[in-house]
Amino acid sequence: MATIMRRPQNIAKSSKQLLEAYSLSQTLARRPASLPRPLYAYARSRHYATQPEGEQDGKKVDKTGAAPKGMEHLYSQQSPMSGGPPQPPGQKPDGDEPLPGRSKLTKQEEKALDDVFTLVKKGMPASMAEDIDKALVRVKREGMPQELRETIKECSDEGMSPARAAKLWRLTTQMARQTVESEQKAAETEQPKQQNTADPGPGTKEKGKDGKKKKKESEFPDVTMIKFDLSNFLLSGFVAYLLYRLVVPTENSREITWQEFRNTFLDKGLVEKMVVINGNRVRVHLHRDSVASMYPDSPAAQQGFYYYFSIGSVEAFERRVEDAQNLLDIPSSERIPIMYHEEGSWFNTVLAFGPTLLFIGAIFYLSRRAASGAGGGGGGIFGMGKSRAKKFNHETDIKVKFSDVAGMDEAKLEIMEFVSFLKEPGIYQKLGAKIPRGAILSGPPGTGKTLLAKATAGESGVPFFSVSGSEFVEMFVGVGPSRVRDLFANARKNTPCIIFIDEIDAIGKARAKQSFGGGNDERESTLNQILTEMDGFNTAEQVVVLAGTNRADVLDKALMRPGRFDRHISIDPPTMEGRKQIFDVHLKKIITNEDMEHLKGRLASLTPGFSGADIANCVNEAALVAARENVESVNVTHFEKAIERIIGGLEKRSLVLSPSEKKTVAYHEAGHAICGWYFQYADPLLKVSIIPRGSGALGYAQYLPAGGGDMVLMNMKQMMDRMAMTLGGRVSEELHFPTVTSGASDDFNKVTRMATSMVTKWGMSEKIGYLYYPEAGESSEAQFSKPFSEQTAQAIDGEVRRIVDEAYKQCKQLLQEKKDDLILVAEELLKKEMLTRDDMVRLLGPRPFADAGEFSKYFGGPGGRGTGATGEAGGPMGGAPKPTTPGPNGPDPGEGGGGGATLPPGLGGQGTVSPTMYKAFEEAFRQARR
Ligand SMILES: Nc1ncnc2c1ncn2[C@@H]1O[C@H](COP(=O)(O)OP(=O)(O)OP(=O)(O)O)[C@@H](O)[C@H]1O
Repeated sequence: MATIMRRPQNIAKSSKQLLEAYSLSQTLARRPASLPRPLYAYARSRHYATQPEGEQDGKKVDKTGAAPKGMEHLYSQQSPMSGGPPQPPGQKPDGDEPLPGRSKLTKQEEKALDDVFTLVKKGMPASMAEDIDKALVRVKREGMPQELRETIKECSDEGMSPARAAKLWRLTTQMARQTVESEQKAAETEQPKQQNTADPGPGTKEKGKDGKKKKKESEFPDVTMIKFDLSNFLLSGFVAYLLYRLVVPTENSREITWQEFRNTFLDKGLVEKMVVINGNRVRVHLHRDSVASMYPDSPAAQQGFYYYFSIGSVEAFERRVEDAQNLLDIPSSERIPIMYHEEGSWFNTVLAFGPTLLFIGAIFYLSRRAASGAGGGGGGIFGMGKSRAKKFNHETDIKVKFSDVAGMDEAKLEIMEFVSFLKEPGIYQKLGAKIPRGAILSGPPGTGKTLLAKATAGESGVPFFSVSGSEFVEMFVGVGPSRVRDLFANARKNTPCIIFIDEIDAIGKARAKQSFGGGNDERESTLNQILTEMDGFNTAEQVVVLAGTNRADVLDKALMRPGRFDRHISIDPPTMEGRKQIFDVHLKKIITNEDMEHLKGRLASLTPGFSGADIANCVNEAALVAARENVESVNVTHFEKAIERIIGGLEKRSLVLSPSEKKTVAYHEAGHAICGWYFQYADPLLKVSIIPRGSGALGYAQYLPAGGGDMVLMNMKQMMDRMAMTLGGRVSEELHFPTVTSGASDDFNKVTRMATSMVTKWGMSEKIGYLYYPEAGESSEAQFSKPFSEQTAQAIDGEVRRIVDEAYKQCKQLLQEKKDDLILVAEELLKKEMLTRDDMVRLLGPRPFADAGEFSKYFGGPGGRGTGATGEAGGPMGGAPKPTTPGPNGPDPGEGGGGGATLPPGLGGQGTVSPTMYKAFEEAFRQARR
């Protein structure tokens, strides 16, 4: 089809074929015969007419062979379009003179013609419309054919009818075809001339080549090129069909009786032939010209219209026709031919189903396009089962190296082994070692699991297939397993290679013991397929499967067994040193004149709990802040603003507090700050502000983690100090205002959770002893029933209350002692809206306890470095002092420490990694952000 469409006779032809095939070949237009009809046919049609011979409609019929009046052109040797002797192609009359037989257009005619051509162009593809335009220009230049002129005139005089519309359509498309054909011929005749004039001398190979090329081009001149595009084709087909239905809204056949047939047509000699269809219907073919002259308004005069009548049996019908013709005295040589035809109604069926077929075709085509556009494995609906994994080529796409991954040395070491498996498998194989099949990288979000996998691919220099677990799951059953098969099949073709399945928990969750309603069947069969595929590797196939997840604890045991994901690599949030290294990697990308060593240390101190992704974001945010200020390089203040923004959210200066609210917030914050300053194990203040931030926090404070860094354990003293500090806000309100506000609810939440954990998990209550009671949701047993008796519940309540009361007493005692200091700090805060550690040192003198750990290096000494320096932190009111560290299983130590999540105690700690620890970290950071 494409070839046909590209063929020279191009558009006009295709437009004709297309349009006529779908519509106009069947139109009702009274189409003049393109070949002269044998004159006797005309004469014969009169011969049996009921009117006297030689007379029709009262007029004499010219028997000499001349055509009846008004139909002369039907019998001329010329095309109905030509209107005169044919013009040799390419030969035009001089100037703007019309061709012989044509006349120049009047202004009115030109306008009418424009309208007609515009109508015809509607719905046509652009390329076809162009040729219609050319035809229009040509008509304007060479004059209008007589037939077109008459039709236009008829339309304007008598109005548009379907037959006239069809005729206009036919004439215009025919003209377009002629225009294109003559242009093509002209181009062909031009070509030899050019070739002749070209210098054929020796050494002109180039020219010869050129000539050849040109000739080739001329065989398919531009104008005749149709860009065959399925969407164009479908569209034009659809438009043509609609036009057809529009133009031919009525029937194209009608049932009549034998009597009607006989009286109206047979007796008058109008019948050309009869076709017996399927032995039970007869289609009557009439001499249309004669019918048109006799019954101008009859639909039978229109092309494609037929009368039918039904017959009982063919024999009876033949007998009847025989009798009728005998009666009419028709000589046997001129008897009406009868043909027999077996016909399925395929055409009508196709026509009836046309729109549906087109619609389905369009959907199919669009779905194919959508699928290939989405980069899917091609094949539309049928490509569903193809894997969506993206393949990266190590030479071009993966530039990440291990040096870009900072602060996870153990994980790197572990995974580097995979690189050497892929690079030099021989070393291992010759000792009989099996190459591990895969590794699970687990850890909190943003800790660099994907980055590490990419670095592995970058270092090993092998293809890397990256896919997300959720991409296996579709709404269609069976797609998941088939994508897994396809992925592994692709991988096997590209060995050695690495497959990385991110977020594998989307498909790798532990299979349920019994599934209700089968909702998880698809996921489970996908998982089963992965298990099978991983078993299916033979050890010589160097395909390594890495998988990333935040929830290693929920993965199916079968995934983790040796022989599948052999290695389990935990990636923890970075420690102080790790954060320094990550800052080092990311700081290289921006311009800063700060002392790098000091900057890294300071930023790492300010960002406990930050993951690699947070650090990358922080550095980028700092660069954005600097760019907003239009400065040449990023300095420490920009970084601190970025950290504030990440932890506390945007400052909400638009939220204006009333003076009394502002005072309450200031005293509340000052309460926390004084506690942090004077309790040895609480977190000293870094920065406090009473500018509302983020969602609902009316103040914001940041504290340095008291433990001096990445604390893994917390003792009881630290906990009591923290709880007392967390209550500092409310106690301060009680001491300085006649009433208290709702701003401390989050503080109470933290304190209660921490005290509860002390009692139920950490064995810090003598009354309850060394027991561990899981929280609801922590284990399936604790989900629906409490794991302790009513009596124990009461005892727990009593102990929690006692601990909180103790913390309250401790806090109240301090704040009463330091009442003056508190007022000093609160008033200063009210005045300046923001206080830093330097302000605290100025107002209260140096903190009575030395800063632990590395912090003193970056913030130590009165005044510390830099002014605005350090952090900020949790605001009161809206949500109390910002969190700090969460306890292992949830309770977080209260206290200030905004950004600073210190590490939880308990947990059997030792800094080892465990899923619970992740949760604690996660929780700490989540809260810090809240
Ligand atoms: N150790 C690191 N060193 C350098 N950059 C890091 C590190 N960890 C994370 N990043 C930065 O954080 C971005 C996100 O990390 P990545 O996508 O690897 O996290 P992830 O652990 O896979 O997260 P998720 O579990 O949400 O998929 C990286 O593109 C990188 O810029």
